[in-house]
Amino acid sequence: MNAIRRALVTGISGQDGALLAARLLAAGGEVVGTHRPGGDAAGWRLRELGLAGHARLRMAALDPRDRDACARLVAAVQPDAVFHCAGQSRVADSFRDPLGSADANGTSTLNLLEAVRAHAPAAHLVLAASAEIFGAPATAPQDESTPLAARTPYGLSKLHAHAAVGTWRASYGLRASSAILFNHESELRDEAFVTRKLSRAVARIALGRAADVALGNLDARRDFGYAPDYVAAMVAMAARAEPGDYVLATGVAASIRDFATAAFAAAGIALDWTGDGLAEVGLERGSGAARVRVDAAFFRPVDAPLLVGDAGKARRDLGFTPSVDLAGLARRMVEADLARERAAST
Ligand SMILES: C[C@H]1O[C@H](OP(=O)(O)OP(=O)(O)OC[C@H]2O[C@@H](n3cnc4c(=O)[nH]c(N)nc43)[C@H](O)[C@@H]2O)[C@@H](O)[C@@H](O)C1=O
Repeated sequence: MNAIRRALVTGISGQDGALLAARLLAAGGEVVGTHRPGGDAAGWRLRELGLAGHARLRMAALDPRDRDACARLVAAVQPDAVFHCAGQSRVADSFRDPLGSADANGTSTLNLLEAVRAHAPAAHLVLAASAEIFGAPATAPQDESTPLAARTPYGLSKLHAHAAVGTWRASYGLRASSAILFNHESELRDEAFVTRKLSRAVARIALGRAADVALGNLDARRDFGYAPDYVAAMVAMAARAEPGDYVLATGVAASIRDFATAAFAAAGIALDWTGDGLAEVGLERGSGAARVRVDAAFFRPVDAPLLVGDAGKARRDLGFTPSVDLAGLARRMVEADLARERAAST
């Protein structure tokens, strides 16, 4: 294991980028974090983590789709690890702009691999890849040997990036690794994703500021882990001399209905799922207190019924251990949103 002295983190204002920065800085390293040109450099996550203005954190504007800009930045920073988290992370949005996802996730990875190859060839690049590269897999749980068969434009863009990492490793001997991340959530998750959408809605409902929440497919089953565990594993990947690909997942599948139940329970609201079809979500029917509505606008043309990972390799090589279960995850997220909501009203 090598200590990471200077890391380049693309997408520092996102959930994973901010959590990576926190971990790397706490270990005594330097971090150069990239943000979108013209965007809020620090961002609310770095502020919530108390990292804005940190002495060992530098910010740099970067559009990773710009090949020359990637080369210039890697040459200037001379990192010993590159964590590539920037990109388009919303599966739902990728159906509306497939080429945008391809550029943001695929092209950007090629640009960074080339920048590292030319200007920092000893650096270890770790890609934030995704379980969406498996598409709608025929077998469960999925591991590093599961066939790659992306079915969404987002999944395809991450498959391109993931395959590029393996290609640069094989073709050029680059230390490049892919973290095949299953859904990983935290208090810092974007509200576009279902867990945070729910935790915020539950907080607002519990405080009487909203009546209900509209969701899409409640039957999809996903493997929801706690994001800080996943970034810790990514740091462990970068610290290893040997590059490789790792599934990061809890191994436990939960439906969106399960997560909703846990999130409402965290605020002391018991959901009563009865009936079938759309009426099924008329919770507490008769009491006039339906909390969850199904809205066709939130369904996707393709939505894998079940994604659940086997992180055995990460457990063995990296000591990866998921630390938070579904109820604990929902509780942390709802408590954070209750605190934010209360603070907003004062
Ligand atoms: C591994 C993967 O993980 C994440 O992508 P995601 O799985 O699409 O995450 P999500 O929270 O948007 O959807 C999870 C499930 O929840 C269903 N769902 C129901 N109702 C709503 C709803 O109202 N909103 C949303 N967003 N989803 C809904 C939706 O149909 C899907 O089945 C990203 O980190 C991504 O970057 C990544 O790589």
